[in-house]
Amino acid sequence: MVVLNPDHFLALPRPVIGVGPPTGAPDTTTLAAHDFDIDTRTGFMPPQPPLTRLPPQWELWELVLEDGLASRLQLADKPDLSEGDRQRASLWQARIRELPILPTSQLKESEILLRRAHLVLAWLLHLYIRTLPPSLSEIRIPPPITVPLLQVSSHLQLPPVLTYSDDVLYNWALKEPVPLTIASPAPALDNLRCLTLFTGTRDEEEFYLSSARIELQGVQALTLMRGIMDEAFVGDSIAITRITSYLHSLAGVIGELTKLLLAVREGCDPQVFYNDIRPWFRGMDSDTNAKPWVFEGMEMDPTLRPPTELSGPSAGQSALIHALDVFLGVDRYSHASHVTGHQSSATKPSSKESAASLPLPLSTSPEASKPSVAFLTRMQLYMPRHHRAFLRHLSNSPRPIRSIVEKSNDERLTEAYNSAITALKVFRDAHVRIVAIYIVGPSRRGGRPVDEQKGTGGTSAIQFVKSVRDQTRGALLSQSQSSA
Ligand code: HEM
Repeated sequence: MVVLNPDHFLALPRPVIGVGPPTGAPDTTTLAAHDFDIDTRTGFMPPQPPLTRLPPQWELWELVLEDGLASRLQLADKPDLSEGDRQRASLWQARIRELPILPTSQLKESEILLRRAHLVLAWLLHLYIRTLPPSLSEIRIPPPITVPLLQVSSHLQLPPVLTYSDDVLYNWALKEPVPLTIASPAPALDNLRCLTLFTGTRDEEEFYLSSARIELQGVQALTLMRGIMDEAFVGDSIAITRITSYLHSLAGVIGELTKLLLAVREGCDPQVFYNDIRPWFRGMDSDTNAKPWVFEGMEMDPTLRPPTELSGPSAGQSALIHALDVFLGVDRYSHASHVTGHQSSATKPSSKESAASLPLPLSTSPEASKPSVAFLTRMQLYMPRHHRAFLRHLSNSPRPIRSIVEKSNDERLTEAYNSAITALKVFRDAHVRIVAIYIVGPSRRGGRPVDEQKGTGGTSAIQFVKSVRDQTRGALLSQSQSSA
């Protein structure tokens, strides 16, 4: 592949915050702040390990989170909950309600502080909600969480719930720290650990890390996409030969992602995942009992609006997998508005929604309005806004690869394109198996009080992932199409 000269400023990794660029190199920090927040070594993951603790002004949040996690709070609907578990939860909830409402204005000076604040507050929110007695008819979120969480979320343009960025992208540290320099390589896939876990189990950690490893490995896919776009710009016969080769390489990289996905089985037990880990993630939409969440104290800040986008975290919020879809032109199938996972929504795609064109928060009562918007389009609202902007940029490419292939009349190029689509379809075959192993199987075996085959956002999990897989297969081009 033709690569940029290593001295080219675009080829340089982002300068380490606080260290700055090496002598003579331009400072691209400002560019980075306005670009897509994607690093040449770590992709959508930040190049340096995320902040582990907020400064002292917000220490009370950190302490109450630390105590909640250390005291091993249990899910309130756990079948064998003891009286001691109930008392611990109730004492901890009282501490949350008694917290002062900490100001957030200084957090807004730094994206890194805001990210950590979102993580801490969203984790507190889920811990609080999921330890409340199941008999309550509605869930009331107290002002010490409501006010700062809504303020921070509004600033980050994220929903005020736990997202994939909170439990994967910004929830890691190095097991064996290495000195940070401008030239630090990406973290080794086996040198990661998590910062925050609901259960403290290896199963939970491995669940998040399997996604983190996919993100890091996926950098190779992003590099190939960039190479393909550069060649598409040139567009001559040599460029077409190179694109053909890069597409085959892309298929190989997606194959590696599939292996990493399946490797989740080595460290995460399906029964533990289903019974002990997954219920913590439930947002309002995926709540089987569909209890309303009431955010108390909103009147204290007139700029706040009632949040309505309240699904829990999902790897469906991974910008990497969306980028593959968008780049290959699969998204017109997988993001079609009928692919919602809702049984009642089997209508034909009617519009070309994109997350960018949707307001945040959306008006989305769980059952009524969501089915009209593709689940994956909606999940883009849960991504860091720079990543969302990247997907928008990618989808506006003046030379989409699918059109190039369709118009090329080139059999080898079509075959290479199809190999990448097939690899993505195989990734999704594996993902369907994972959902069967981790959700359908344990649900059938019982254990939790209610049937929970619903996914994030209230989708029927297995039905949804199968339909996305089938849509991916539908993106394959026939030879006749390529020569049409
Ligand atoms: C034990 C492991 C996993 C389970 C049980 C699981 C489960 C699910 C479920 C139930 C959905 C449906 C939507 C939702 O409810 O969120 C989903 C969607 C999705 N998951 Fe996973 N997942 C797992 C691991 C992963 C990993 C490691 C990735 C890769 C980063 C991934 C990528 C996706 C994507 C991209 C979607 C959206 C549908 C699609 O594009 O195919 N999942 N997953």
